[in-house]
Amino acid sequence: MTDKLKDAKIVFVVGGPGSGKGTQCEKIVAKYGYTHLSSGDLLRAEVASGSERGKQLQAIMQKGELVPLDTVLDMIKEAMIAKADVSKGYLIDGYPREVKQGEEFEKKIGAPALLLYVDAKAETMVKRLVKRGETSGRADDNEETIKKRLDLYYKATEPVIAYYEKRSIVRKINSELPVDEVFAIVEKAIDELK
Ligand SMILES: Nc1nc2c(ncn2[C@@H]2O[C@H](COP(=O)(O)OP(=O)(O)OP(=O)(O)O)[C@@H](O)[C@H]2O)c(=O)[nH]1
Ligand SMILES: O=c1ccn([C@@H]2O[C@H](COP(=O)(O)OP(=O)(O)O)[C@@H](O)[C@H]2O)c(=O)[nH]1
Ligand SMILES: [Mg+2]
Repeated sequence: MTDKLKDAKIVFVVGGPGSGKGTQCEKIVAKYGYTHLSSGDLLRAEVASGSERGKQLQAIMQKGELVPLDTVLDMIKEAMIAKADVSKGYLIDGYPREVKQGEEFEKKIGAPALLLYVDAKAETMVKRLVKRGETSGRADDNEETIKKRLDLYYKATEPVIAYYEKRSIVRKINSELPVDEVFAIVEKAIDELK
């Protein structure tokens, strides 16, 4: 475990593609000053840099598959350490994607205090992503890749929620509601942490 991060407050934000993780994280940052680290955003930044590694990542993400676990974990850890002196807490958005990722995170970084499970129906998620795709420029916001992301979510990521439920740190958030109503539920969960 890294010394600099040993007392860090860590919140995992897990939910299907387009469930509203990023939207809620932005609001948490505005109110609580947490550091928001989206695994997808970190990967997209690497792609945008044009590096050789970025090119390999781009190919995987375009197919809606998962990049190797160590790659994402190293990026998250590096970003966390960079903020360790100023951070009030960390929102780890879109991670863990599979139980193994969670186990490795805890070995290398630390244990989460809370898991926000952002939950919407598949139909809702697809609709939101297709709409977002009109303007997002994201290579994976197209119907074919959205379907693969959803399949992988149900297969690999949902077991993550069951895994942390055993430790009673999961708070399920219904993200079918309007954004502000969803945030009111999120606030309660975060306030309980203090
Ligand atoms: N009605 C409604 N729409 C929402 C809500 N949250 C997000 N949206 C919309 O749904 C779309 C996806 O939201 P994001 O926050 O980007 O979702 P995400 O879970 O971060 O998705 P990925 O980046 O694909 O992981 C956006 O275009 C939002 O405007 C919500 O609570 N209610
Ligand atoms: O730990 C991670 C997080 C993201 N990704 C890749 O990055 C893409 C976009 O992730 P993001 O969280 O932005 O979007 P989501 O899949 O939740 O819509 C995913 O489909 C994966 O290909 C990954 O491989 N491992
Ligand atoms: Mg997102």
